[in-house]
Amino acid sequence: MLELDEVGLVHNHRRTDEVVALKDLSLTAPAGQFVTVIGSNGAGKSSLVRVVSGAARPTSGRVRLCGRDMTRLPDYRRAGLVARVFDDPRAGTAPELSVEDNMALAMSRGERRTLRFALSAKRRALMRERLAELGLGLEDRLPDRVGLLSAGQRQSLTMVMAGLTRPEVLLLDEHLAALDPGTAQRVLGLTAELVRGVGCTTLMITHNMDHALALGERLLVMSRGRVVADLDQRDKRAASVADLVELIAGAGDTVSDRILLREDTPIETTKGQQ
Ligand SMILES: Nc1ncnc2c1ncn2[C@@H]1O[C@H](COP(=O)(O)OP(=O)(O)OP(=O)(O)O)[C@@H](O)[C@H]1O
Repeated sequence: MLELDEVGLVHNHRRTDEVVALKDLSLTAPAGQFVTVIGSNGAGKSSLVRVVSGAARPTSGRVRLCGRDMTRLPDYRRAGLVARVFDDPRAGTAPELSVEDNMALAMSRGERRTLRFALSAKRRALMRERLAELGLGLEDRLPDRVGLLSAGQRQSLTMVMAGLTRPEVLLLDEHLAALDPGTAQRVLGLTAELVRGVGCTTLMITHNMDHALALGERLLVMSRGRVVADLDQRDKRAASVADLVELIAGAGDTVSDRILLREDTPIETTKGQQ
């Protein structure tokens, strides 16, 4: 379970350029819940991800994971519990290391084990199996440097690696933003499978309202550092993109072009339609 208790995040505290990124935000997401998060530019979506991952320390409030207070725990000490996939496909993997070494690091993350331990034959077989499920032929490229892979291949690999760490919480921060529509569709399908397979609590930040409505069982609308609407599965099924636009506009935010210009990215899993 992920719990945020009146979390505040203020940049440039008490300076003339002070910015309140999160304002007394409280949220409880039970274990395994898949939550999508939308909001205009500057609403605080990435800030939410940053305080949960440990990349930013809240100015006030508490962050708890599985009942444990993580508020002051830096990101490297949350590894193994929290996995994050960024919008930049280059951010989740080490380009100079091979596919195999990247995956070995993911497997050993959160465990105090060496790379050599991680590279047992059994683990290598598991790597091949997971990569083969992508249908990209990456299972035959274990020795290749990750820097040689395309953006879509790299983001797919990052997703597989996130699954290997078996995190309690998975944070997806606009992880489809830099991908072309076809690749985004494939990685989106992979997302649904990964979340289902690992059963972790997931926060998925997106500008795509269709994705926000179609995926997950709960949808949060953020504005000015707060959650202004919290839709459960039933509300989500009944809601349309127009309703979400109205919720954002109703909170006094400008609805950005990125939200209005919807890409037609149907949701499809790598094993067939959802
Ligand atoms: N390091 C920082 N210093 C000062 N202000 C910051 C910093 N990081 C974020 N902010 C501000 O905090 C607010 C929330 O930013 P955040 O990145 O969380 O929004 P967002 O909802 O993710 O926006 P977007 O969709 O545009 O990425 C914004 O006003 C932003 O300008």
